[in-house]
This record gives sequence, structure tokens and C-alpha cells, in this order.
Amino acid sequence: MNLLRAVASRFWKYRLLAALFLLALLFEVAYGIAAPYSLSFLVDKAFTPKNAEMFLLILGLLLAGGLLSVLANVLGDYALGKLAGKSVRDLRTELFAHVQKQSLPFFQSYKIGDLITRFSSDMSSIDGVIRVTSPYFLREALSVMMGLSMLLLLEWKLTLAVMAGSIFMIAGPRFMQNKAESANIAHKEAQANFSNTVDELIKGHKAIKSLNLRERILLQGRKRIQELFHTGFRLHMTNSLMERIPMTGLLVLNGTMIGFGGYLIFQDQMSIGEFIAFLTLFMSVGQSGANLTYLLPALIESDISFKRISEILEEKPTISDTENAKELAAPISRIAFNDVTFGYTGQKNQLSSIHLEIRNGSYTAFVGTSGSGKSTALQLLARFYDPQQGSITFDRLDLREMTETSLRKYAALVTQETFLFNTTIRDNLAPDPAAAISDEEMIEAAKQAQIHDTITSWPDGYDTVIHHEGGTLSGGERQRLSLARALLQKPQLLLLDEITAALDPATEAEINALLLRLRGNQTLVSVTHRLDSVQHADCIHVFHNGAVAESGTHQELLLLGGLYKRLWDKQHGLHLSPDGSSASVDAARLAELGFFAGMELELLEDIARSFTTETFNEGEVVVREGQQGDKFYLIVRGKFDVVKDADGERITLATLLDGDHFGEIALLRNIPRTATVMAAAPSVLLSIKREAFASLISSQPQIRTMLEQSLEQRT
Ligand SMILES: Nc1ncnc2c1ncn2[C@@H]1O[C@H](COP(=O)(O)OP(=O)(O)OP(=O)(O)O)[C@@H](O)[C@H]1O
Repeated sequence: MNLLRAVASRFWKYRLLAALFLLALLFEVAYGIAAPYSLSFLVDKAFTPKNAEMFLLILGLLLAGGLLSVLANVLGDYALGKLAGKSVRDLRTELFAHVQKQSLPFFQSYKIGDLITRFSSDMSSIDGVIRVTSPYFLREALSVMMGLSMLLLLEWKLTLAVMAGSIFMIAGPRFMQNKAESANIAHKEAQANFSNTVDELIKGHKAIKSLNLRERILLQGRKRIQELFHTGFRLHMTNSLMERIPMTGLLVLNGTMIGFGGYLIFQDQMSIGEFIAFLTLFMSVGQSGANLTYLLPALIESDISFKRISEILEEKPTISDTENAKELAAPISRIAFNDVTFGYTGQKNQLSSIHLEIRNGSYTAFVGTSGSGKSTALQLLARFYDPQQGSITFDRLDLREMTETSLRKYAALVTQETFLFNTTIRDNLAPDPAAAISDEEMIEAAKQAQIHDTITSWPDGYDTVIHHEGGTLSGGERQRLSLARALLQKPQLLLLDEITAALDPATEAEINALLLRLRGNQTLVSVTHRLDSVQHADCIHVFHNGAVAESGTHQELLLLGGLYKRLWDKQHGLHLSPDGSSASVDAARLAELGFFAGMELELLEDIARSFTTETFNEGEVVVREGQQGDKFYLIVRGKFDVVKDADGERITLATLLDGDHFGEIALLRNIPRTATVMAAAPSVLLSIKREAFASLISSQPQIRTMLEQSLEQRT
């Protein structure tokens, strides 16, 4: 069994303690054998001849041995406590450190619930085995071996007869072992599945409510609980059978022993004292044998737990330092993507043959359509993944040849997915006490990230404790805190992934101004889909379908008249007030929408005035599949996923960004929406109702006909 081997190898590290424990155990077991064996002397040499001297001698020896055995027990318990405690501590630390070392794909391939189960119930089960079950198993196994040897000495024929019967006892559980293992694996999987469902229930409660998935999740929960019931019942039955089979064997053995033992006494081949000693010893050995079989299910369960933990310990981080890894030393004058190709899975490349250059101290922007690979390129730059082909170099040093620690010091990544620790703001901003960050530095960084005033408005200021990993703060507050945290690291290279997505326009403008101030001292690479914010960037790379379609400054790209120009035009003519509460659209912008083409400017101005502003938080649904639609929407800023539910699965059909629109068919007809549109970030929309639109065009029926034709062509 893997587990017993692993326990032995872990105990080997603390050999002195292990030796002390073994010695104490040997003494305890030896006394446990000697005590029943002494019965043969008590009956034959003391009771039958009524020899008081011999009786007192045996009694004295028994009591003295008993006392010594108790002493040995105490010593053994001490040694075992230390030995087991240290071994479990080592294993926990190893697992913790190993998980921490892992790269991104590891965390994407394991579900949170599954990983937590390995740390919690799997680890507790191993803890139990190391502290209790293994030592108990060892004691009972020793008792069986030493007891059997003693029984052979006492009467070998009777011993052989009962040993033959024992085969049934041993073979039974062996026969059941595979069944028990598979029942155990199934139950563990059911537990992990249930944990994941609970995890989704808690973390996704907003999405579940807004997508009206309560029924589906409840059904899924019931299914998982039912699985738990079935697998638990199967496990219970296999474990019970594993216990019953040897007990039946024991019954047969007792019959054999009394029958054959009686025959030997009648034949004068065995004394009564020897028979009583044999019987008592056999009972004790039998009990130890039965105990061994009771212990087996616990050992099997822990063996599975051990395999699950070993599976994690065997995972190799995909990103690790090479043997001759070098320190990345500033200053670096040029970072380059040299023919970089990358795919998350073997099936498809998310980036193909990327060539680009980032100059030291520059402000570089990655823009482009949704899913075009901007964030992927940024993650390669932060070395969360390595390219499959090509290289990323910092001057001449390949990213793969530098130490991870020196890279992490050099570069800091701020993403939309902010994670805050459940501690004070102060400890979140400066999590490493060794960095010795002063209050002044902290306040300066918080001011730069536009969060200082918010922090000081809280009663405990920088000592405010964050709960639920920052879940009680707004997305914008979390985002600004994580920017301040990154600024405090004073990285040479600041990698920013859509960091202004959750901010109102006024704060966004402040952050954009900060980026312009930072450039020169720091190199900035910012991924964004909002082109307004990158007008002053030194170089803009426009991504499309995993390739860099265009590169240049804002002006150069506008002159080029390509993809960037189209994206720019799409985002223009839409306005948002600084606090993000009120939006408007230009009539000229409406004229660019194909289905409004040809309308008079005056009418378009009336239409533009009839739009109302709507705001949505992440996870909120704008239109739901199947519901009647009566509004047309224009995205002023934000991000929306167009999703469809099929066979209990949610499929994302498209992602819509600033300047995109949806629901135009609702301007004419009351038909059910063909998909659900939900906000993927805090967003602002402009909407117009069909009735309002209809009354505006009522005096011009030809407009309706034109619109009908135009929308007809699009569907
Ligand atoms: N961990 C992952 N595993 C597999 N595919 C992924 C993973 N992360 C992203 N992708 C896919 O890679 C492609 C590029 O994604 P990426 O996030 O780089 O695009 P993006 O241009 O930043 O888009 P957006 O602006 O919507 O964030 C997308 O098709 C996306 O679905």
C-alpha cells in the first residue's frame, strides 16, 4: 500500500523517535503475549498442584511486567505524538508550498472545491492514519505475528489447523479490497462534485439569480446529493461486508480449535493449562486479526486520500526557473516579442507569429476586438505561460532564462480580477513587511490610484478590515486598491489589463493622466478596449484574431484608415457624464448605423434625444432569451456577453463592447429575444423604446418600410 510505504519513509526522517516508539510497542506486544501464556504455568504449576510460592512468583512477574508495560506505553505515546505530528506537519507544508509553486494552468485545471477537499478531508484522513490507524495496525500486526509464533510453540498441530482456517479470514477482505477502493473513489468524487456545486452556489449567487437559474442549480444540487447518498451507501455496504467476512471466519476457527484441542487433551497430548493458555492467546490473536480487518477500510480510504495528495505533489509547475536562470537586472532598453505563437490548448493558437517591440519608459497599448489575444499577450509578458514558438526577450535575455523572483520584482501585473486579502487596507497595500513601506509612500500611491479619499472616508481609514476578499467593496474600489498595491511595489514594468473597466469616466480620466505621468520612469503596457484612453500612448498595437494587425501612434493609425480607425469611429459620437450617470448619442453617430442610414438629420436628432441612460453591474441581465423585446440598445461603455442556454450549459455567443448595439429588431416588432445579454463589467447603455421610436417616425411611413427592408436583409 502506497500509504504505508509513504508513512514509513516519513517516519525514517525521525528515526530516533521511530526507534523509541517501536521499542515501546515491542515491549507492549510482548507483554500482551506473555500474559496469556503465563496462564499455562498458573494452571499447571500453581493452581493444580496448589503451589503458593509458584503462584506468588508468577503473580509478581505479571504485575511487574504490567507496570513496565504501562511505562513503555507512555513513552511510546510521547514518541508517536511527536513523530506523527512532525510527519503531518511536513506533509501539510509540502502540499501548501507545492500548490503555491504551481503555474496558471494548474489552477485552471483543478476546481477550487476539489483542491480544498484535498487540503481538508484528505489531509485529515491521512492525519488520522499517521496518528492512529498505522500505529494501531502495526501493533495488531505484531501481536498476530508474535502470538502465532507463541501458539506454534505451545501446540503446532492445533496452530496449523487454525491457521488453515485463517486463510478465509485473510482472503475475504482481499477479495473485497478492489470493490472497496472503487466505492471509496466514487464517494470522494461525489464529495468533491458536491463541494464544487456549493462553491458555484455561493460564488455565483448573483449570476444564478439574474439568469434565473435557481431551478437548474437546485436540480443539480439534488443530483449531487443523491450521488452522495448512492456512493455513501455503496461504501457503507462494501465496508460492512469487509468486516463481516472475517467475523464469520473467526466463528469457524473457534469451532475447529475447541474440537481439535479437546481431542488433544483426551489423547494426553496437551495439558489443561496449555489449552487454557492456547485458547486465551488465540482469542487475543484472533481479536488482533479481526482488528486488522477493521482497520483496513480506514487504511484504504486514507490510501485514496494519499493518492489524491500525491497527485498534486507530482504536478510539475509548467513555469519554473531553469538550472542556469539569470537575474533580470534593470535597466532594460527593449522588450520584444519575436515571432511568438501560443495556444492555451494544443488545438488552437490564440496568438500567431507576434512580432512587437516595447521601448523602455514607453507607454504601449494593446487594443483590438474582443477575444483577439490582447490579454493573452500580456500574460505571456508576465510569464504566466510560455510561448510554444518564438521568444520574448528583455534586451538579449529570454524570459524563460531569467529567475521568476527577479521578473516579479521587475514587473507587476494588475488585472480586472482583483483579489484582496481578508485583512486591513494597510496590510493589503503592503503585504510584505520586509518591504518596509512608510505611511507617506502608502498614502502617495493611494492618492495616485484615486483611492486615498475613499479610504480616509471610512471610520478606520487605512486600518479598515476587508471582508469576503473585498466582495463588500465596489469593483472600482477594488480595482484602485490593486493599482495602488502594484504602484507600491515600484515595478519597472507595469502591466495593466483593462484596469479602468469598472471606473466612472472622471476617475478613469485621472488614472489615464497618472499613466501619462508614470511613463518615462516606468514602462507601461496597457490592455484596453477603450480607445479614448490610449490616444497619447507612444505605440498602439491593434490585435485581431491572434495577430497584430496594425501598430503605430493614434494619429498614424487614424491616417491608416484600417481596423483601428473603424474601432475609433464606432466608439465615437457617444458621450458619458464624468460621474457615469448620464449618456447621450450624436445624431451623426446614429446615421452610421446601417438601418438608420438615409434618415434626415433632424429626425435622427429627435431619435437621439429619446434615448435614456441605463446602468448595469457585472452579472446583471439586460435582455433575457425568450422574453418579448421592446427596446433597442447602444453600448456607451462596458462589456456584455451574449449567452444562450443549451442542455444546461451556458454558451457565450459573442462579447459586445463600447459602440456596439443590439436588439434593433425590437424597434419594429414584438418578438422574443433570441439570446440573453448580460453585463460582464459595470456598464452604461442607451436605450430607446419601440413606442417612442414609432411615434417619432409615424409621420414618415416610408422610414418604417426602409427600416423593415434594412433589418430584413440583416436577418
Ligand atoms: N485559460 C484559457 N484557456 C483557453 N482559452 C482561453 C483562456 N483564456 C483566454 N482564452 C481564449 O483565448 C482567446 C483570446 O483571449 P484574450 O483574453 O487574450 O482576448 P482579449 O483580446 O484580451 O479579449 P477581451 O477584450 O474580451 O478580454 C479567446 O478566444 C479566449 O476565449
